[in-house]
Amino acid sequence: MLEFIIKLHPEIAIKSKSVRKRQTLLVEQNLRTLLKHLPHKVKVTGYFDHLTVTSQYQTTAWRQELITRLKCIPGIVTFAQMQTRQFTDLADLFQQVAAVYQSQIINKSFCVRVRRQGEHEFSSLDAERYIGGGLNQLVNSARVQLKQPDLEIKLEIKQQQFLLVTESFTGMGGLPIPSQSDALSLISGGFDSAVASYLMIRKGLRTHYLFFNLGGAAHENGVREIAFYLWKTYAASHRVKFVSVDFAPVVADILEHVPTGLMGVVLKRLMMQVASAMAEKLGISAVVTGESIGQVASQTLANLAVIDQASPSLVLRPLIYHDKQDIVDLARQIGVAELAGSMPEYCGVISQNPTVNAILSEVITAEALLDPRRINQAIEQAKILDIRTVEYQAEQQAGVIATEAILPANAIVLDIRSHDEVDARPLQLQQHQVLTIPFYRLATAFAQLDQQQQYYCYCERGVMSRLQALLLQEMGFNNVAVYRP
Ligand SMILES: Nc1ncnc2c1ncn2[C@@H]1O[C@H](COP(=O)(O)OP(=O)(O)OP(=O)(O)O)[C@@H](O)[C@H]1O
Repeated sequence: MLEFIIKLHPEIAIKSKSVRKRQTLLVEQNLRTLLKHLPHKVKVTGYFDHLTVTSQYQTTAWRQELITRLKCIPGIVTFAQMQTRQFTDLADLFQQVAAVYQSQIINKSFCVRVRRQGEHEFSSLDAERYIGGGLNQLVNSARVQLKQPDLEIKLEIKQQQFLLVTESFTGMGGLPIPSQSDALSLISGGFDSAVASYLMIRKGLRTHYLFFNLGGAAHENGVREIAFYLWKTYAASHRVKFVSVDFAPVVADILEHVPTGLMGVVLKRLMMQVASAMAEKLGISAVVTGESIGQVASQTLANLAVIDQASPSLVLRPLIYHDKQDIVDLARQIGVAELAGSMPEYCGVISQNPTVNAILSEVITAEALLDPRRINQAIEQAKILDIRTVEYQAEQQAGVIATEAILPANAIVLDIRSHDEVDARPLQLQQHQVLTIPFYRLATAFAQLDQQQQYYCYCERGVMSRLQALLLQEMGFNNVAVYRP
């Protein structure tokens, strides 16, 4: 049997008894929802301050699958795999514990804690001393320390059985969804808004997505992929919305009427205005952005203050003091870096020579030159989708890109993965030529290739290759498709 013990975040542990109970219950319900549709049965049992997850099915792949899932659930700080074993006497117990822990206590302080039920020839203290002393002798660099050791070895002995922690894991931390209310995250396809959305999910907010389309089908497809991935991986216990707003007419109006330096601030204010209206319509309490002080020239306190005034809703900016490198590292860790890194910059014109010190009265004067009907239209015509349909629809839209599992003769494959990935898992084909062009160079490098040939983009998940093929198609190249072996 596979058995995991789940510990909740310390933030939960310090809350009052009733809050603690509610949040433990939330994690329990979320685990049930998330583990229900897996191929093998999983049992979730709730206790006051911890939970257990057990499964009768037991293979290495299944164990790994459960571990991967448990690492992505908000509110779980640590979890550990347990094993129930039989033992004959203290010496046997020691041998079994040593087999698991000998390598883990090298250069560490440790202690052994025993809880015992039933008739034995030894007390709990005897067992702690015997096993602790034995391990101390066995591993020279380890030392026993009763207060705050690096590692606690916990044993629960019941008659001739004992329960042993065999491996501990770090979970996602944070709070369970939905221990806070809902938020509407403005997601652009870049690193920042993806990471901001993740941090809100981690804080227990049911996070919906709002996207302003400025760059056509390819832009929307890429953003849908990112939003869907974030939801599916970290928040699938609750359904959320993906709202898509066509902002091209508003941008056209801004480009025509607003002074260049103010364009960025005006665009953000109009986004905020629409976001607040959508949040109100959907009963959502806050909007979230990926803005961070000084991240781009226009993200100054003066500009952010002017932007805020356009929003009656609470605006949350979880990245406000983060450095770019921290954001990129986190994006990598949560699995969105590749996708976000492959999105081109849309609407660059808007960010040219932006003002760093917007003055509200000037901004309002500039906005008066815009046609208010375009904003109303954008709100009225917003597409409000159930996130579960978003990836499917993205695939449908990307259906214009041919995807082949078996390549035609003479096809050339473009391996668009990063150099690290290519080195780690090279793509070797017997019959076809493979060119390695990382995705971030593809848009410029493709035009230099022989345009009489047919090209097939390749990446591991098939997501980036589809996105890149679509982008090339929008640039006017029709000799490109996707290779998905
Ligand atoms: N097209 C868009 N749709 C939805 N939200 C957007 C869009 N463009 C910008 N935003 C929101 O505004 C924030 C700031 O955007 P901006 O482009 O100025 O900075 P950024 O640091 O490049 O953000 P990102 O990396 O998220 O694209 C984004 O993090 C996002 O929350």
